[in-house]
Amino acid sequence: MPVPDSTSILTVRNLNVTFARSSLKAVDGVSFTLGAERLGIVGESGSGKSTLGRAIMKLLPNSAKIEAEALEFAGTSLVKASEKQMRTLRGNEMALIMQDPRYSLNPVLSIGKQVAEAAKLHLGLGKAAAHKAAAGMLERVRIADVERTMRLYPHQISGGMGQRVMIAMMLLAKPRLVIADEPTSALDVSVRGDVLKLLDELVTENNSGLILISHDIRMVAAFCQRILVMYKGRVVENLVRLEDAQHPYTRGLVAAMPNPRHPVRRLQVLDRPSIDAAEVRS
Ligand SMILES: Nc1ncnc2c1ncn2[C@@H]1O[C@H](COP(=O)(O)OP(=O)(O)OP(=O)(O)O)[C@@H](O)[C@H]1O
Repeated sequence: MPVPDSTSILTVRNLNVTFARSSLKAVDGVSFTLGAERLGIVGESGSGKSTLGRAIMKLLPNSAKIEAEALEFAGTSLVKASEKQMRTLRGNEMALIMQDPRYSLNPVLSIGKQVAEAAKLHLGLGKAAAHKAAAGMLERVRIADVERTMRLYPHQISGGMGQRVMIAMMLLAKPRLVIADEPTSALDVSVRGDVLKLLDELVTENNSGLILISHDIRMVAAFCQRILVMYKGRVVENLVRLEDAQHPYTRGLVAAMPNPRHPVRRLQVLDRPSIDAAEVRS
């Protein structure tokens, strides 16, 4: 496995997110740095994974209050950045891939037009050259029958195809940071591996950092070089290998996920009293 590039793309120090009318912190004192590497963020539903990803992109609703000692992307303080600056960063240097790509794509533009727009914007191409570049990128992400697909609209394509289209646009934009929030969980099992492989090609080719958010700890462990485990808004463990997990919550997550190599009749459920006791001790 390649050694992660330690040059920092993202620095997060003591990040806290609270929502109005909630006394609990959705993200509670999270700190980590990210270089050109694949970092997984795992945790059960409600542990704060998506809120963390969206806080980094500054894509939370106004009811969310973000506070941090540092939230820096390639030398820019995101805490201080204006919405205008954030929009420029999001379109070029930072990208978010969500569970259902059809919400990220423009519903009134055909697939061909959207990818060609990205080619115009990022490669400075004219109309005909942008169309050609778009077709080439869609082929590269292994979309069959490219010319036909280019005429379709987002609601007419499958989730797997939508994620490929998103990745094709990012191959043109070359973002330094990609946050993928459950990018494969809505997809057919047969295409999940292909989409992860394309994501890997995207970040490896551009020397970018990838944050992969998922509740599937085994998938994350197979794909990422490092894993942060979140519980109730906090990072409770920072792991390189799943086998090194010490925290009862992480062990519980592993035991609760089906392992195709060792099928069992009943999966374990989380032992919350011992997890909370470990939290109190830490
Ligand atoms: N817009 C919001 N308004 C109020 N509370 C919110 C909002 N979004 C998230 N939360 C709260 O923040 C906490 C963390 O939620 P978050 O969605 O980040 O968890 P998650 O780990 O991503 O879960 P899932 O895997 O289900 O997406 C939860 O308690 C949730 O109820």
